[in-house]
Amino acid sequence: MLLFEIILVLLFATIGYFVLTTVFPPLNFPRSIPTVPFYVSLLPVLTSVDQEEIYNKYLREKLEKYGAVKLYFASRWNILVTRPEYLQTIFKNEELFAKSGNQKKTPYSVLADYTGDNVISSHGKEWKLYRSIMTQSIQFPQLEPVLKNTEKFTESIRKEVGNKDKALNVSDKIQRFCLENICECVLGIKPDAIASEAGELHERIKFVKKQIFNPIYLNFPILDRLPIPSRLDARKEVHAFRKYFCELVKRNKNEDSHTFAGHKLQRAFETGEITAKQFTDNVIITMVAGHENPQLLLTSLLYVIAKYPVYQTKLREEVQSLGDKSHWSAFQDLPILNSIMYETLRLYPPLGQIINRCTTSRTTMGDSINIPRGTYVGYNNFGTGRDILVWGPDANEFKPGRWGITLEDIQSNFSQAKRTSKLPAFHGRSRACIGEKFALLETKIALAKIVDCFEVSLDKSWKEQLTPAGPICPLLLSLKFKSLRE
Ligand code: HEM
Repeated sequence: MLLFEIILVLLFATIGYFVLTTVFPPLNFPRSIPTVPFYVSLLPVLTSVDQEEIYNKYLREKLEKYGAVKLYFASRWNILVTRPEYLQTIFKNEELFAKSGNQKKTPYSVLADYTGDNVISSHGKEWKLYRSIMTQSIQFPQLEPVLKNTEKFTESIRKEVGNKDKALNVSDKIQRFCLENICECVLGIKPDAIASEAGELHERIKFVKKQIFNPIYLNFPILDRLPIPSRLDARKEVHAFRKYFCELVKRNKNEDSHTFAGHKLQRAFETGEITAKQFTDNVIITMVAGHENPQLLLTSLLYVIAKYPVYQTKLREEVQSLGDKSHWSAFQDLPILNSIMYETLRLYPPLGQIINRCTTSRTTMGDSINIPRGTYVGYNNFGTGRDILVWGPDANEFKPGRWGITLEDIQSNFSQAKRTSKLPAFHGRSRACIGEKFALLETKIALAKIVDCFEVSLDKSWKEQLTPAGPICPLLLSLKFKSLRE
């Protein structure tokens, strides 16, 4: 009897401890900032509200007042910041706020198995090693395939809508476009291999993505420790897919393959600089970050031009003023195109919330936010972009004109917004995104071609809503395309 009672007490104590540590932040967390109630992390799982509604209702007021909150996410309590000066503190102090991606934060999760230890999530000497191998290929990719793929992309829309004013869910087409770009321009996979694998590659990525961005496991990755049959299947497919994709990279190298990231990573593996797992982790992250983020941005761009026809018309006039024979590089310097891009990045940053820094010692942020060692600290791009203290009372409105009228002003305001962390869509300082230029170029070309060829409007039957959790873009966007050219 006594033994039974002891077991019962231990069981209740364990459950009690689990509930307390889940519902309330640790006692040593800063008292000077508010706590977002624990149940907010359950909302994307239990309701159909989107990220904008959740942000406006539960986070906005606290974040605009304090610039930082305590937030439960990914099976732990974290500190989340939006105030640019706090973001600067994180970005400037890479040693104190050390990168600590899923491979360290939730090593048991399916997501960690998928992306592993890579150039984005690693820290210290591993990060330096990966960067020394990959930076050149990502910052100076081959750009020609983007033009061919843009033609294919607009052609496939034209084929599907014909001259009818037909509604189209554009997610798959945008994903294929961005996937082909990263595979051909950066990883260096031969276009004919991509063409023959396109169907399988796309379907498998879609399956894996669905598992990864499932709000339940994004918010509670701890569940991946349990033998849940659907998660065991997801993990199995993640491993099979990693193998399949790396074989594709190795077997189908482009002729001048030495300039591409795929080849460079393979050579680094063959010379013993990196392990087979590090090779796979970095090939996978290049493909994932390299196509998903531009895909999200392009989706949001198509949404804004459909929602705000005035800007679509202005953009079309600007693009068509270049004439038919203009070189694609001319798109770089179009003021309206650039201001629409930056305004979209401000309101719809593809990576809305990133929590992957862990403090290596006790520190104080601002005047009074005392953060213990070993605390996960992250930032919410979505909040910074919509903060009225940062962007003024019209922060929530889509107003490309706020970036300026001339190209010079627009580019200078963009650089300044990045430098001061008012626009952290591409992170900042030494860990800033190295694919930014490529992503902006491919999305600019695609957007310019789309407005040149079609009049785009929202499908009235589409429910205007953002994704429920994770990356940000309009959910299952459906648009109408009216062909402007025969
Ligand atoms: C609109 C598109 C993109 C956005 C918004 C974006 C955003 C970001 C952000 C926020 C980070 C920091 C991530 C973190 O702290 O965990 C990052 C890092 C990175 N991005 Fe991008 N990205 C985009 C496109 C790309 C593309 C096309 C590539 C090409 C492979 C790429 C490669 C990288 C790499 C390698 C890093 C890590 C840099 C480092 O830590 O040294 N990104 N990106």
